[in-house]
This record gives sequence, C-alpha cells and structure tokens, in this order.
Amino acid sequence: MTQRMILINSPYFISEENLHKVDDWSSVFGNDRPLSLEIGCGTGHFVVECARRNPERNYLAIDIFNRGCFKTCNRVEQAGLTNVRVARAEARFLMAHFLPPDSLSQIFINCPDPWPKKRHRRRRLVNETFLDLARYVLKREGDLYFTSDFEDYAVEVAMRATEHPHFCQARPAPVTLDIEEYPRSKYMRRFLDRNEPIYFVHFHCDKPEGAVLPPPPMEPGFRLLWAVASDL
Ligand SMILES: C[S@@+](CC[C@H](N)C(=O)[O-])C[C@H]1O[C@@H](n2cnc3c(N)ncnc32)[C@H](O)[C@@H]1O
Repeated sequence: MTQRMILINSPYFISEENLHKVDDWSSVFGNDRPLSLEIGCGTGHFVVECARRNPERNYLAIDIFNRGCFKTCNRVEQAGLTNVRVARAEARFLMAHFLPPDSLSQIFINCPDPWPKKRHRRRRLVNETFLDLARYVLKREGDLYFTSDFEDYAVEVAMRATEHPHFCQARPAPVTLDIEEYPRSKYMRRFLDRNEPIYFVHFHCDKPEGAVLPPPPMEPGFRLLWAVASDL
C-alpha cells in the first residue's frame, strides 16, 4: 500500500525543505523552552495532551505517515496550541541530521510497530544504535519514555537501556504497568479500554557531564528500513 499524500498547509507543519533549513530549534518556536520529541505521533492525541499540560515546554511530533502528520496538525490547531511543531520524518534520520547534540529534554515513543515475528524483529526502532542516537540528542538527565502493548518489546528496550553505559532506570522497576498520570496515546487508550496492559519503560540519560559524544554511524540498510516502514 502506498501513501496518498495530503498537502499539509498548517503553520505548525515543518516541510522537509524547511527541516533542512533549521539550524536553531529555539527560532522555530520563538523561544528557548525545553524541547521534547514524540516519535511516531500517529494522530496526535498524545502530543496535544502533553502540550496542553506543559505550556512551558516545546514539542516536536514526527511520523513517517503523511496522514498522521495531517491529523496531528489539525488536532494542534483545534486545541489552540502554539508549542507544537509537526514534521514528516524518519526518527533516526531526524535525530542524526536535524537535531543538535544535547538539544532534547524528553523523547517519547508510544506503541511503536512491534514487529512481533522473530524474523522481523531487527526492524524494531529501538535497538542499540537508536539508544546511541538518543544519548547523542538528549541532554544529560533527559528522559526516554517508551510504552508498548507488547511485553517482549518493552522488556527488550529496558534490557538494552539497562546495559547501555549512558542510561539509568528512572522508576523502581525497569518495566512497569503503572503508567500513573502519563498521557494516553490513541493506541494506548485502545488497549487500556480493552483491559489489556500497557508496558511502560522510563530511563534517564546518564552521559558524563561535558562529554562530546558523536552520533553513531547509520546502520547499513537504514534507507531500506525507511522504505519498508513507509510502505506499511
Ligand atoms: C502503531 S502506530 C502508534 C501511533 C501512536 N504513537 C499511538 O500510540 O497512538 C506507530 C506509528 O509510528 C510511526 N512510525 C513507525 N516507524 C517510524 C519511524 N522510524 N520514524 C517515525 N515514525 C515512525 C508509524 O507511521 C505509526 O504512525
């Protein structure tokens, strides 16, 4: 299935062309408030709730799905929020090319594609290279939040983050069902309404103070993965 492209005219949408021109995220928002990134924003329920609760923060919501970006922009406009920007971008590409080191205070990933079949697991977004990228763009003590309806994926992420030298557990348990006040995404709500669990992982970035840590090299086949994902 190929995506039917919808033209997005929202003032909150950053086109790919404009993404290339961004060299300072504070000028995009007109202020230098802390910046959070939501990866795979889908229809925008989660980022809108975050932005409503936290007007003192800026949010960048990205998805590779054009229709999702369109719906997220509409939701942002309807909510009257000015602290959200939306871009159609692949997460790893954006983090490696458009986000400076130490530029993020939070990264959110909610219900990412679980790739449940064993032979497809290498397609999962969060792996060791992703954590190196997250470490690169997150500020020291920045937060990495991950939720999934798929226990195996949440356990894998928690295990990788535990083993990573520059992340540390932010909750008493590496994976918990206790999502407290964490805002609900559309998918999270869907599973919770069916009384199915959502597995929650929360780590802090624990990189050494003042360290200059380069981004990891892009994995071979990275472009191919983008093509596979955009052909869902
Ligand atoms: C299962 S949906 C979940 C949507 C939303 N997070 C929620 O919980 O309601 C996963 C979303 O992630 C997006 N996505 C998958 N891989 C991505 C990537 N590498 N970069 C950016 N977005 C991605 C998909 O297009 C899709 O909209």
